[in-house]
Amino acid sequence: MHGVTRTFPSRPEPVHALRGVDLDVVDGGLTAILGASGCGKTTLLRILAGFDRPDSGRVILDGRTVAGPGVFVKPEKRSVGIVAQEGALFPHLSVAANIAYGLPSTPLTAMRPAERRARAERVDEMLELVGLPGYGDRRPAQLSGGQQQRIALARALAPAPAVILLDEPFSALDAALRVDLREEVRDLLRGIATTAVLVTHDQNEALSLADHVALMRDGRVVQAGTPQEVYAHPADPAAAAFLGESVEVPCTVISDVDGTSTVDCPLGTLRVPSESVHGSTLVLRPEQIELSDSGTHATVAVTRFFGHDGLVQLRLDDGTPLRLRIAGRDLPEVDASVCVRAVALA
Ligand SMILES: Nc1ncnc2c1ncn2[C@@H]1O[C@H](COP(=O)(O)OP(=O)(O)OP(=O)(O)O)[C@@H](O)[C@H]1O
Repeated sequence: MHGVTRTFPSRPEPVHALRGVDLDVVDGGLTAILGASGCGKTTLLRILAGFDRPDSGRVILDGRTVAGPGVFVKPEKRSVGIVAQEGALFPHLSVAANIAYGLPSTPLTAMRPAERRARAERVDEMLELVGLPGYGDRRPAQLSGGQQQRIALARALAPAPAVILLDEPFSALDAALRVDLREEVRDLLRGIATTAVLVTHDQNEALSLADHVALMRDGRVVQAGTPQEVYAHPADPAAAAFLGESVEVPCTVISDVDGTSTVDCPLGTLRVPSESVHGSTLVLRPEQIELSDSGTHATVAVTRFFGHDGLVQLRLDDGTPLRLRIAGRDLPEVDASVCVRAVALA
């Protein structure tokens, strides 16, 4: 999509939900739209699906303009499949009928046996794909939350859409199931090379699932790239903080050559990628700071144990606060005197 804007008339002021969004979705890959609540993710997804119209700009799906000046293609003509937050299956229909719902058909009464057979085969194929063969006769209420989401995915994929839109599809599931199901869905979508767009406010979900992440803020895409790129080279300190834990350290830039800056900061003189310097602030990740035998003196202020690892909050002798991650079994005592250094920078 190019230059897409959408403003909602509202009191006391209109809401500029999208302020000129440019977004390229990777063909055959999974693109995550990541952003805080209210940044415009749902509005963007609704415009992609055709449930809403942009005020200006252009939406191109599979090489065809579906919304733009003088053009508006209805949702059912866009070849788009949608999985909502909570499956939104039809409760009165069987699982099989839910999956078959989006398949093109003649009225049921006029359906020929060959068409009936083809539909039933497609339903079975979809049930197989989402790992629920034999579940066709059940009602949605007889399925767990995770199973319902898999059926919703099967229903969205059944007509072989050009693009599948996933609107926070795992948010209603409990933590363990969420992780399992999202891995499953990623593998499944990769397996059939479907172009997919996932809306989420969960950075772990976006970074672990997507081939491409578009970070939105206040109606704009502020950064887009692979998960590795956006995590390692966030566009600004706010992007860094949203994409994971970040540590901001005051710094003075001494030199800046070929994308590498030399900076003076409380951790010493460091060579760092220039993208990690934002004015007089150096943005690091907690895993780029470690306890060491020598280096900058600090005092342990707070520790948090998370099992597999732990978080240590420190205060350097000059008062600068720092955070680092460490194996849970190695957590130091609060008030301990330690040394820290920065690692794995430029
Ligand atoms: N129909 C509407 N009328 C007025 N304002 C709206 C309408 N739909 C959305 N908005 C506003 O537009 C902004 C963007 O909303 P949107 O739902 O796209 O955000 P979001 O990123 O999906 O948020 P969430 O993660 O909470 O769902 C918000 O300020 C919201 O209040």
